[in-house]
Amino acid sequence: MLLETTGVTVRFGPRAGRTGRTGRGPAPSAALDAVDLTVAEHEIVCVLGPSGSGKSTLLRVIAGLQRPDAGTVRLAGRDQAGVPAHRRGLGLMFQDHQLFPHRDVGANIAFGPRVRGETRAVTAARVAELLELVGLPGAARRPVASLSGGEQQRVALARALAPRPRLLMLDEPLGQLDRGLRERLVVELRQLFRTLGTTVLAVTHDQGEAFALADRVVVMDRGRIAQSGSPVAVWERPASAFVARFLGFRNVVQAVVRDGAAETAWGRVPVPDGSPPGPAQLLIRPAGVRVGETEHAVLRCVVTARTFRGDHVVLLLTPERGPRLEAICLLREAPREGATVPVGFRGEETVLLPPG
Ligand SMILES: Nc1ncnc2c1ncn2[C@@H]1O[C@H](COP(=O)(O)OP(=O)(O)OP(=O)(O)O)[C@@H](O)[C@H]1O
Repeated sequence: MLLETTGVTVRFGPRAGRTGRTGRGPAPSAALDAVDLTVAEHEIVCVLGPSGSGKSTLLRVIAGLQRPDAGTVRLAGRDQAGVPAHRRGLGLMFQDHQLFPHRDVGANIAFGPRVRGETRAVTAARVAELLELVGLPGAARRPVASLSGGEQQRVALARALAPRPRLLMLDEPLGQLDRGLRERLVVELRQLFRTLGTTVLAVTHDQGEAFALADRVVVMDRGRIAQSGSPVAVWERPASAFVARFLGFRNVVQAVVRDGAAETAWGRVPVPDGSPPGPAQLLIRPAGVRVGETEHAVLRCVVTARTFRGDHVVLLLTPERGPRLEAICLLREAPREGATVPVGFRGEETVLLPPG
C-alpha cells in the first residue's frame, strides 16, 4: 500500500483535547475523527464531501502540513511522524495554483527539479517533456500572467509532476474553472495519470469531477468516512441517507419494510427481493417514479416544476401526502406544470438505507 492512514484525528479550537463523544458522531471540534484511508500504487482516489467535512485537513495531515492529534500516516510502509513536508516525496497542487507570478512557465515547472539539485540540462528536458504532456508545448518562455485559467491549471499540474512525486495530491484541482473546461480537463487528467501510472489522491466537493476522475471515491461526512467504493458502486448503492442526499438524490424517506414492500409517507413502495423487514430509510431514484401510469399508481401529485434537460425532463412533484418527489420522464411524455398526475413506483430503482 502506498499510503495508509490509521486513526487520524485532528481537533481544532477551544474544545481541543476533549473527547466529548456521544457515540453517535464526532465532537463538534473534530475536523477528522479516526480516519483510516488507503491508496494503492497507481490508484486514483477522490475524497468527496461537503464544505467543512475535513477533506483539506486530511490532505494537509498526509502532506505533513498539519500534525494529527492522534493516528499515523504511512507512506510505502514508513511512519511519517516527524518527517517534514518536503521530505515526503509528495506532489501538491492546491486550489489557488500558487504559481510564482513573476517567473515564466518554464521557471515555475523547473522549481522542484532545481531544488532537488538536477542540472540545468536535465531540468530543461523535463520542463519540455511536461509541457508536451499537459498540452502546452513550447510555452516555457511565456509569462504566467499571460495564461488563461485553464492554462495556469496545466502549468500548476506540470509543476507538481516535475519532481516525479510518488503520490500526487490535488486539492480542488479544477475548482475555479468553468464547467465546460472542467469536464474536458478531467478526462485529460485521467488519461494523463493512467499513462504516467501516477498515484493520485484528490479532494473535491464536486461529485461529477470525482466520479469522472477516480478509480475509487471516498465520501466524507463531518470528519469521518461515510463510504468508500468505486464510482459505480457508490452511485448504485449509497451506504446512507447522507451519501444519497450528497449525491443529489432527493427522494429519501422513512420507511418500514413489511411483506416485500416499504410503507412510506407516499404509500407502499415495492423493494428489491430479499429486503430485510423492519425500519429503514428508502431511496427512490427519479427513474423509479412512474408518472401518469394509472395501473400501479398509489399516489396523486401536482407537477410543481418542469426542468428541461435535453432528452428528458426533470419533474418536481408535490404529492397529496409526504415530501416532494423528483421524477424524470421523456420530453414528449412530460405532463404540464400544474397538472395532477397519478404516480407509482418501480422496485428496481429503490435502495434501502440504514434507519435514520
Ligand atoms: N486552522 C483551522 N483552525 C480551526 N478550525 C479549522 C482550521 N482548519 C479547518 N478547520 C475546521 O475543520 C473543519 C474541516 O475543515 P476542512 O477545511 O478540512 O474542510 P473541507 O472539507 O476541506 O472544506 P472545504 O470544501 O470548504 O474546503 C471545518 O469545520 C473547519 O472550520
